[in-house]
Amino acid sequence: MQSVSLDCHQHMIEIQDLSFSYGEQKVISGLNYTVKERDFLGIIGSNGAGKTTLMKMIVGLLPPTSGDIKLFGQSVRKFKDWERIGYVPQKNAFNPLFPATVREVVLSGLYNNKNLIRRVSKAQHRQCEDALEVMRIQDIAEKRVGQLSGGQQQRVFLARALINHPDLLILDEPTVGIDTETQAGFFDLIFHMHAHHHMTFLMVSHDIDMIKSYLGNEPVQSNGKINFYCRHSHEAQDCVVENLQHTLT
Ligand SMILES: Nc1ncnc2c1ncn2[C@@H]1O[C@H](COP(=O)(O)OP(=O)(O)OP(=O)(O)O)[C@@H](O)[C@H]1O
Repeated sequence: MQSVSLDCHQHMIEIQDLSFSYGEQKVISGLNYTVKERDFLGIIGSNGAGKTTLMKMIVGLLPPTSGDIKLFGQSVRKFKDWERIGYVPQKNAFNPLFPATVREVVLSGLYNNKNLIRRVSKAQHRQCEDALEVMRIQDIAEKRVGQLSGGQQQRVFLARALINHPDLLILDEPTVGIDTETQAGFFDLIFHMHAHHHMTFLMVSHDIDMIKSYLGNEPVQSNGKINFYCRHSHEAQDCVVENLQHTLT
């Protein structure tokens, strides 16, 4: 019997003594936090607290002024494996005249510098169908994205972020500008994915009630401006069972 030790609480993001300034304006100061595999981290804070700045540093769009962020154990300054991370930025919206279809936009999530000019393979078309299905937008796959509602467009952005099967999905205020009913459906979907698809989530939101309903009433950390709420998708017990099964097979 081969015994394999699995760390099912792998560190996905390590924020280490992180600070950021725009010129003279210090926005983030000495922040520390570790996001583990299958956590759902909800981030709540007032306007201007630095939430979007933090998200941009995590996805490599802004360099930290000091300190570091590690992604899957590697400094963001050297990190290259961006396919492992899906990112839906704040204030997404397509121009009504944007000519691409839903399917084309979702497929564009596959492109990076390496495969920009490659043909889309059969397997990648299947990945696209999966992403459309998970977001329940197969029926509108041939529609032009610019002509969809805000809620439908948001699902398209999510499907685009999901097509590479990311280990980590980062969402910055994903429901801004969407009506209450659609928002509720959207959160249901996200929370369902967290519980059943073994993914790790980071979500900035102003919807404190929704965050608390899923992640609990008390923040796990607060620096007075930014509050972190967190829930792990499985109890430690599941981790033990998985390790045991792995050992036995
Ligand atoms: N490109 C920039 N140049 C200069 N200052 C900026 C820039 N982007 C943001 N800021 C400032 O940094 C602070 C933090 O902004 P950030 O967008 O990170 O806050 P936030 O918590 O996401 O706010 P909101 O909830 O309103 O989206 C704000 O005071 C903002 O004015």
